[in-house]
Amino acid sequence: MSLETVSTSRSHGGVQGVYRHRSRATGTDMTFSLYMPPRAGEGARPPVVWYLSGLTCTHANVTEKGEFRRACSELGLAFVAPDTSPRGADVPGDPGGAYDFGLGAGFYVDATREPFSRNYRMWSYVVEELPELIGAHFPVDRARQSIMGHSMGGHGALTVALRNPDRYRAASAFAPIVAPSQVPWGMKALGGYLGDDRQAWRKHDAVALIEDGARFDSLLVDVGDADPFLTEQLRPEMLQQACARAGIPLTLHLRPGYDHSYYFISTFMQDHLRWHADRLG
Ligand SMILES: N[C@@H](CCC(=O)N[C@@H](CS)C(=O)NCC(=O)O)C(=O)O
Repeated sequence: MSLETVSTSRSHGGVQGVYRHRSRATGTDMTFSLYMPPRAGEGARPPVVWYLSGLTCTHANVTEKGEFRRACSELGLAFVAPDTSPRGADVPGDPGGAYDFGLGAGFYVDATREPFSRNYRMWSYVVEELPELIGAHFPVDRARQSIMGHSMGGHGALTVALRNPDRYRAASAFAPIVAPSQVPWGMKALGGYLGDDRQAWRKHDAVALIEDGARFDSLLVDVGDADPFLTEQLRPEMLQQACARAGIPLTLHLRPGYDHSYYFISTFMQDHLRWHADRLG
């Protein structure tokens, strides 16, 4: 499991790195960013916060615009941002070149349909391969992990947490897609990657997972009421109803005037990280 350092930069007393490696899950090179807080490695093993990004993003969007480093430095949190899909000349994308499927839009599933099943294995990448790689190369505490994400990555964070409640101590999301089986972005992606069997979609749908019995100790979600995707794609009220029925404590903030962008995310990033730190110990 070798790792190439693309760049490292000191920031808020810690180190912001960007790294590349050959992925066995995707069969491609993958790039991710990792912020290590001050004093990591000097006897201290920081807990890890995973951040899954949304449509069109690479590791770079949150790394450059997420404004997470000051809080991670103060709270002693490592922060990992993976890419959102495999990439490369041989990797198939959306047949029509759309932004919401294929490159930059892996939806955190292991595709079962050709030609996507060869490379689009983002579930295995994020849940298995990358945690192993980071544990092998960096002094982090793998017993203390939590996960967050934005939009498509909010969907990823919620589904990964709901299916692995013993691994992640906290899960939160900015403007998540909560029920992909029922909204256009999700129906296109799950149909394209997993085929027409809607039963197979349920493992990748936070609301369906909760309906099918998945549980998590507490969830935090922020959504802007000026988000252009709110009523067609995000539908946070469906998560609210599912959590209420299942007895899952959900804190849902509808933020007046905020949209879907990193101006919104960066405003509430510190709140989310403090909430994660409280649960990571
Ligand atoms: N029409 C938009 C839709 C995609 C979008 O809003 N992506 C969000 C995540 S779902 C994002 O984070 N974009 C990158 C950025 O704002 O830096 C685009 O093509 O960028």
